[in-house]
Amino acid sequence: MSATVEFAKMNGLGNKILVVDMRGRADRVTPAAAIALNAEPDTQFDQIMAIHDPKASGTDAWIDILNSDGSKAQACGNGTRCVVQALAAETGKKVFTFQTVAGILNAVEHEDGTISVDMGKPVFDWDKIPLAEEFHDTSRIELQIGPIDNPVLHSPSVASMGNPHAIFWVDRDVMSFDLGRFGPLLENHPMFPERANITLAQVTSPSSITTRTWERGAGLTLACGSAACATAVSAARTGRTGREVAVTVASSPNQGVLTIEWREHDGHVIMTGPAEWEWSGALDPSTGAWSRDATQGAQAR
Ligand SMILES: N[C@H](CCC[C@H](N)C(=O)O)C(=O)O
Repeated sequence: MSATVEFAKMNGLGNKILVVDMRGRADRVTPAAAIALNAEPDTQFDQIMAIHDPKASGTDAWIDILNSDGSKAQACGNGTRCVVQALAAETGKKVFTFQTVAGILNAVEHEDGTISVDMGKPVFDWDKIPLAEEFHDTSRIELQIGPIDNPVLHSPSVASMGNPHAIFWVDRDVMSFDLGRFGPLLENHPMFPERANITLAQVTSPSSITTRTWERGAGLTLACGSAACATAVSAARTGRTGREVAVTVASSPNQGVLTIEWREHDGHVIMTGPAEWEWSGALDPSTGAWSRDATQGAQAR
């Protein structure tokens, strides 16, 4: 088995993604490789999407997702769009079915190049998100940060999109909060035994929301697709918006937008947005040693 595999540096609204081609191999991208890749400026990333051979008939690939700290994630909306774009460019196919630890994902690349991913059904049961304490109503749980009588953030909605999310509703610019300070405290709060992705959300109309996310295992990122989905369903569930919203990701370059529809007839969440290829290279999935393809003009390392 060759030591290296091909990968592409891509992004979804600025969310930094490495799409790694592990097809035809039995090994995995190791946490050590992820940490080594993330330590270098050129390959620094938020998620690795490792494409493996399919395990179930009717699926195109098995996808493993790693965060930049080497931990596993069960879902990554922006990364899934990057995988679709990479495979569509390679095969000419437009419609894909993937399998992850969280289940089956269907996705399609549209004529205009945008990609829709069926992110499945959100889960609201407290023990499945999971939370450490029983809450019958997860649309608003008791949790706050800051002074007891004047909390900075409080009463989040919580949901799982395969991965755990907490959404704090705010009434001013999401960029005006010190999320770099509160994010790690909330991600690791005892309420979340498997940690959580932390989102600030400002509802700007019945069909629009602005978000910013501190990601579990990756920290402050420019965008987070599954958080946009968790935010949209939580907003609809609490009567803040309708079931179809434009989510502006405040931290992404040019304030990118994801369209999220929480479908009435089957309860699935459909996320639509762009993906962008930056450059390609080869890497060793066990150590993270990498090189950039020479045709793109950069030096190999
Ligand atoms: N950036 C991803 C989410 C990563 C979630 C990950 N940080 C986790 O541990 O759940 C997205 O676009 O959905």
